[in-house]
Amino acid sequence: MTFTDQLWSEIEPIYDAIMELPFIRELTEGTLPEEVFLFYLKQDTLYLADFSRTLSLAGVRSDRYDHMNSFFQYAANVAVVEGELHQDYYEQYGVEMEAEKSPSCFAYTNFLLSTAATKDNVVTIAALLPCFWIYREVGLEIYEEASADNPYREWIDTYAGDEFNEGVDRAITITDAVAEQEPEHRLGEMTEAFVKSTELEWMFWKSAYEQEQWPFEEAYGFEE
Ligand SMILES: Cc1ncc(CO)c(N)n1
Repeated sequence: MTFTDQLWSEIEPIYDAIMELPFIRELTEGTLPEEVFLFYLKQDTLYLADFSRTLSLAGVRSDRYDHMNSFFQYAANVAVVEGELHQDYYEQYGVEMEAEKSPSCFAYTNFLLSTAATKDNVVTIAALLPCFWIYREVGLEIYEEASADNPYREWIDTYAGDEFNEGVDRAITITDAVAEQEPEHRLGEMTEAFVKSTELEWMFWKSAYEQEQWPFEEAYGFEE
């Protein structure tokens, strides 16, 4: 059993909970309200900028050229490929991308960036892995079930596609390679980071479905 097999077995209950979320069910059925999808998309645009920054930091701190190369490629791809996917949707719906991070988006991006700022690089690599791996598994399961005319086809095809899939395989290989050099206590830290990011993936979808807001307006009548 590889280290990453072990990581996946740790998060299976969380993964199952993700697949049960109304956001995922309705995305699969194509019944997810457009407004909810757009809320998600805007939060995801904000998320991807910091995801890309964290990937760059993991590249800077890698001590193998092939790992550096992969992380820099990911960082660039996230900014370009997924950025285009989002742009297509904004054009299709005729909306502008303007939003501030929701509390859950804020928690997730700050977790990634603070991990990169203060922890060993292998811990950052483990924190980044669910961002790839969860999306592939979710993408593939949705792809199996979704109909051809699902309005979110482009999104589904991106994450169930070969290019994304190859990137995920590489991220898994890198994680196993770096884990091999690490002592037991660091593997524990890596596992903790992997689980935390997976929980934050769950929260991200849940919070999008609920169109989560900061609680200040109800607390003291603050108007945006
Ligand atoms: C929140 C989140 N995690 C992972 C991905 C995959 O890149 C994404 N687009 N958004």
